[in-house]
Amino acid sequence: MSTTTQPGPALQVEGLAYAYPDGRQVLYGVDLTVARGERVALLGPNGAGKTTLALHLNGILTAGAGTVTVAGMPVGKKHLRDIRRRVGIVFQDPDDQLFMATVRDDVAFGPANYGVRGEELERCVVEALELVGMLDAIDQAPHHLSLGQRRRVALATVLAMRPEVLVLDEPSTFLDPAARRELVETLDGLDVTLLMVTHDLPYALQLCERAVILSDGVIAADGPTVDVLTDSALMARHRLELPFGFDPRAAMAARR
Ligand SMILES: Nc1ncnc2c1ncn2[C@@H]1O[C@H](COP(=O)(O)OP(=O)(O)OP(=O)(O)O)[C@@H](O)[C@H]1O
Repeated sequence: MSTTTQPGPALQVEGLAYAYPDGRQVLYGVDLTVARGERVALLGPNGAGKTTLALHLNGILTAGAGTVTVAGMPVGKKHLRDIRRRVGIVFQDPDDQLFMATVRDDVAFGPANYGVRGEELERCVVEALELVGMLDAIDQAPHHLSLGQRRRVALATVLAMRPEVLVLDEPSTFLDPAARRELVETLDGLDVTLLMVTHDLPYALQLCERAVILSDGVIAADGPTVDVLTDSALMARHRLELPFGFDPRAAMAARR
């Protein structure tokens, strides 16, 4: 699956506008650059266009206007296969990602599609399931797992591709406290660029040094996560609320 690394930032979005086929305009000119290895939280109220933006990053949706570039390659037909290998998206609903009879087959599907076979394929599957703590479920049917377990397997299907950019849509939802902590440890151990769509602001602070607010289809703020979360006027303007009693600066200090 190896490909040569291209120059340029991991992700570059310039003037991205998009309307769904029913005419609903959702993105109005988004500019966003993410450097290699950066971890960025994408915040914003319901309906702001966060998922819509994420779906442009590996060509599931095609820009109405503007450009999206991954590792120097424009997202479009010409580079789609390479881009889909490099950018892994984990959807909000794991059932959008799991459709095979066993966990093994689901996790093997992506790498097999890129020509990985035999022992190397088994190694990819085992490593990815180990990373998410689901190796014991390798022979189970995905639909027999709990929602939180299916989310972990869905992440494994993407990790098995060894992506350079990982896009996670609401990764902490439905995870129990131990699984939330383990996901942080897993992501900490990966050499990836991370874009995480989330409403879980403490989790965003824990994982991402930078936060971007998308509101009404435009970028409304972009800066260190701790600064964004402590700007109460900015937060209120974009319907973002910290859990009662949560102090981002104290949480940061406690981690040091
Ligand atoms: N297939 C579609 N056709 C038409 N409109 C859509 C479609 N998918 C999403 N939308 C609309 O696009 C807007 C943005 O949706 P999107 O899911 O990108 O927002 P979001 O910021 O991710 O929201 P949330 O925080 O609720 O997940 C919403 O108003 C939604 O109704």
